[in-house]
Amino acid sequence: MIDIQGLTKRFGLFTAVDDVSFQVARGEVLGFLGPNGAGKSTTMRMLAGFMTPTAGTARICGHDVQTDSVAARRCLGFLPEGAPNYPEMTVEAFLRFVARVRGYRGGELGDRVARALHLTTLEGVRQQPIETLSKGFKRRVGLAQSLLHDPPVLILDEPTDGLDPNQKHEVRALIHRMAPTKAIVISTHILEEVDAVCTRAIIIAGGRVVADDKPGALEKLHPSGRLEDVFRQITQTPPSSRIAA
Ligand SMILES: Nc1ncnc2c1ncn2[C@@H]1O[C@H](COP(=O)(O)OP(=O)(O)OP(=O)(O)O)[C@@H](O)[C@H]1O
Repeated sequence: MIDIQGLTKRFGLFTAVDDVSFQVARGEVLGFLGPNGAGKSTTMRMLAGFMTPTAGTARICGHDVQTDSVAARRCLGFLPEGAPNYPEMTVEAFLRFVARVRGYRGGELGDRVARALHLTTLEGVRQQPIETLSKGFKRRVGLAQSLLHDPPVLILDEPTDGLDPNQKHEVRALIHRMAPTKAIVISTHILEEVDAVCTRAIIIAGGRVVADDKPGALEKLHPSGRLEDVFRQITQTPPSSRIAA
């Protein structure tokens, strides 16, 4: 469902993402971990077709995100970092706008918006302008737009960032429910989230993949059996300099 080969992004002499390759199958929830600046968001943006890679390819359901971008985006729901655009729109107006862009009309458009509002528990704020919402609610509006078309592939950049413990629990439960029929990638700094929802985890450091395995197998890489210790051990020694000579 997701196939990345040799994905690389350079900003001038700086290599943000360095020859990253991996595949994600239906039913997998891949946790994408790494320290600040490791290259997670840049990889996800390239995977979602929002940023052009310097080298390498990304395919969603067999469609190249650069050369067959419309078909790839049809199969993809993407939650970028931060709050949704169009802050002056109400939650419902924003979701109706996204649904129209996705090609829905009439009753089906209304049904799609109602379902997304329900899945993300946003019915109570549907008439509120997005800019007046708290951080956690804005995050859920972003999540709602990514789910509107019930895509087979979800790329979620820190989906639980800013959510209170109850909402974190609900979003994790939602991801868990959707998992069997989709391929899902989530980036997170919350390592307990990996055990809670991920079937597999990739650790990226210095723009490179430094570990890729099931959470239980990764935990065995440190005598303590704690993912936090594995993460620190692996990511505190970056593989190489990211600045070209
Ligand atoms: N447009 C850009 N121009 C120059 N450098 C950039 C640009 N976008 C990202 N970078 C750099 O690329 C590196 C990777 O950034 P990225 O946002 O992908 O990291 P991240 O792993 O998502 O970090 P965080 O966990 O802090 O969100 C960082 O050093 C960042 O400053």
